[in-house]
Parts: sequence; structure tokens; C-alpha cells
Amino acid sequence: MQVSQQDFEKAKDQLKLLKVDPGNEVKLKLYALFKQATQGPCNTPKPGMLDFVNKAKWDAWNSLGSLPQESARQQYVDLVSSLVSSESSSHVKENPPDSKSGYETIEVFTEDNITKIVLNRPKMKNAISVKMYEEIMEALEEAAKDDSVITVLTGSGDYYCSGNDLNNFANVSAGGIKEMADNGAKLLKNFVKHFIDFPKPLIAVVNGPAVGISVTVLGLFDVVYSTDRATFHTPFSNLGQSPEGCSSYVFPKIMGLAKATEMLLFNKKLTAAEACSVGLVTEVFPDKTFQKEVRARLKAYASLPRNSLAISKQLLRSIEKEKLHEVNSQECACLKERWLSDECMNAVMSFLKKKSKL
Ligand SMILES: CCCCCC/C=C/C(=O)SCCNC(=O)CCNC(=O)[C@H](O)C(C)(C)COP(=O)(O)OP(=O)(O)OC[C@H]1O[C@@H](n2cnc3c(N)ncnc32)[C@H](O)[C@@H]1OP(=O)(O)O
Repeated sequence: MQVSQQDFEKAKDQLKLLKVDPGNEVKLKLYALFKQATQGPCNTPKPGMLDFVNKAKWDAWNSLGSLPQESARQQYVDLVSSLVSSESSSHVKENPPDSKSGYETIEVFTEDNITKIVLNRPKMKNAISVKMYEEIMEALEEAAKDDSVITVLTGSGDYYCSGNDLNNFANVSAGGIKEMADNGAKLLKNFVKHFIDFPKPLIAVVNGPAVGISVTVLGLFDVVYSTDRATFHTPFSNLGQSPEGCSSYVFPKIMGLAKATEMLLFNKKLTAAEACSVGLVTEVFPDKTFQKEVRARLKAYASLPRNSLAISKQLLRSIEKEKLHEVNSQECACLKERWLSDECMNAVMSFLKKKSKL
């Protein structure tokens, strides 16, 4: 049976209304089928090697070969309807009643004097997209001003956070790679600044593995609680990159130069127990009782006098603030250069290639 134009248009509209991100691989497939259905086989010139996004799209479309337009249309409609039905059968979590609305990539709510910021891209292991960097900064600004006593950062799903979303490097703007690196460095510097300057006690509730920038900024938190299931990994050298989040300064101070070197240069992944023994993590809890035990601690801390806590935090942190801003600037300047290097471009390209199974 042929798919009518009406069914095809309906599928297009349904796709726009999907709440759950179908993932890059599926998005590429949908793109390719749509192009094939509307324009026939791929006949445009192949984009350049470094134009990651358009190259991945071109490859996906080209891989459909001479698939008839009618079959592409059918496959497109089938794929959209399978996404719609899997979304309606999956549990799409509603925001809790007191949650602050308007965020796409995080959830924020305040309860018992605690503002909780939850990284909410569980299918992507809470990788930090550009949008998520921006939303976390906005949420921290709001939390700094609201009535809460303490602020908590945690992840949804099985991961705490898989670090920078490597797709951030795929969206090369018209200004080219240099402009992308400039913008990335500005964004990163501002992001880390929000942690350096945060005025209230900031607590990380590390609910699962943590990678990259989600690990490095832990040195700027006041307390880090972790499940025993978590690991702490900063694979910067694997990616041809260099440390950020002030870790080049804070990690050696916390754990000594040798341990910091193992992590930041040689990609050593720490277990939660190891991270605790070197002082990066404050306390580790069995995964089974993690949430319950941590909740009890947080509730107790949040009942302490607000101003006293904020003033004491300033006393503990203010001596280092200027130094931290300086380190942040240096790290971002260094990373900007790294992002333009062959070492980094090849590593990122290899991750994105594997992802889109090219
Ligand atoms: C604006 C620029 C600021 C830059 C700041 C500097 C920051 C530096 C860093 O943070 S460096 C660290 C970067 N992160 C990584 O290198 C991790 C990459 N991801 C992985 O290695 C793995 O995905 C994993 C070990 C985190 C999890 O592995 P696994 O359990 O096997 O799950 P999947 O790989 O299947 O993951 C599911 C899904 O999520 C995608 N994904 C996960 N993490 C990232 C990521 N960091 N960037 C992009 N995409 C990520 C993964 O590809 C899968 O997607 P798919 O379902 O295939 O579409």
C-alpha cells in the first residue's frame, strides 16, 4: 500500500512534537529518508572532511543509493511512528510541581531550602551541550539569588555526566573552526567562572560515572558525595586536549602532583573509593542507600543558618579566588589552541565517526 502525501506530512508534524531526543543516528536516518523521499538519490557534492555535520548527513543520504522515493517515504513514516509509539509507552517524567520551568536540558527545583539542579539528558549520559552549559549558568545565577540555603548538582539516569558533548565540535559555523574555538573558550571561561564565584555551599551528588569537565569542576565544589558505582575520568590526552575547570591548579593542591598527573595527563580513571582517598570526593555511599543517606545529610545542612554558611564559605574560598580566575583564563587560552590542533580534531572526528557508524 502506498503512503499518501497526507500521511507523510502528518509524520513530519509528529516528529516536530517528539519530546524525547531520538539520538543522532536516528536523526541522520530520518534526514536521509526525508531527502530521498522528496528529492530522490543524493546528487549534491560531498562536503569537506572538517564539515562534520554536513558530511555525516551527506553520507547518510548517499548510503540510500537508488532506493525508490516511494519506499523512502514508507520507511520515513514507519520510523516516525515507531518513535512516537516508543515515546508514548516510555515514561516521560513530568516536572515536579515546584520545578522551575523553561529549561530544556536540566531540571531545577527547590525543596526544604535546597535548590537542586539535575542534568537531564540521560540518553546522552548527560553530556553537556552548548544549551546545557548556558542553562546550568542560568540556574546557578538563579540559585545564588533564591531563598535556598544550599545548592546541589546531580545527574539523571545511570550517569552523573559524560563531560563536554563532543557534538559541540561538530557544529562548525560560517566563521570556521577558529571562530568555533573562540566561542568555545569564551563559553567555557564563563561556565567555570560561575562555579568559582558561586556564593552558597555547592554540593555535588555524583550518582554515577563522571567524565571530563564534570570531574574537573568538582574541585570548585564545597562537598562531593558519591555513589560507590561512580568513576572519575579525565581523558584529556586521549582527546588531544588539556585540563580545564581550574583542575591544573586545584587537583595538585588536593591530591599532590603525582596523583594529579596520573589523572590529568595519563587518563587514569579513579574509582569512587580512590577519588575519596585522594580528597576529590568527600564521602562514598553504597549505591543502594546513596540517595537516602545523602538526602538526610542535605536536609540537615539546609536547616543551618543561611547567612552564616554563606559568610563562612566566602572566608574559606576568597583567598584563592583571584588565582582561580587567572588559572581559568590560562586553561581556556590553552584549550583554544588545542581545539585547532590535528591531535584534537582527529580524536573528536574518530568519536563522531564511530557514533554515526560511518
Ligand atoms: C564548548 C566547549 C567546552 C569544552 C570544555 C572542555 C571539556 C572537556 C571534556 O569534558 S572532555 C570529555 C569529553 N567526553 C568524552 O570523551 C566521553 C565520550 N563518551 C564516551 O566515551 C561514552 O559515551 C561513555 C563512556 C561516556 C559511555 O559509554 P556507554 O555506556 O557505552 O554509552 P554510549 O557510548 O552508548 O552513550 C550513549 C549515547 O550518548 C552519547 N554520548 C555519551 N557521551 C557523549 C559525549 N560526551 N559527547 C557526545 N555524545 C556522547 C553516545 O555517543 C551515545 O549516543 P548514540 O546513542 O550512539 O547516539
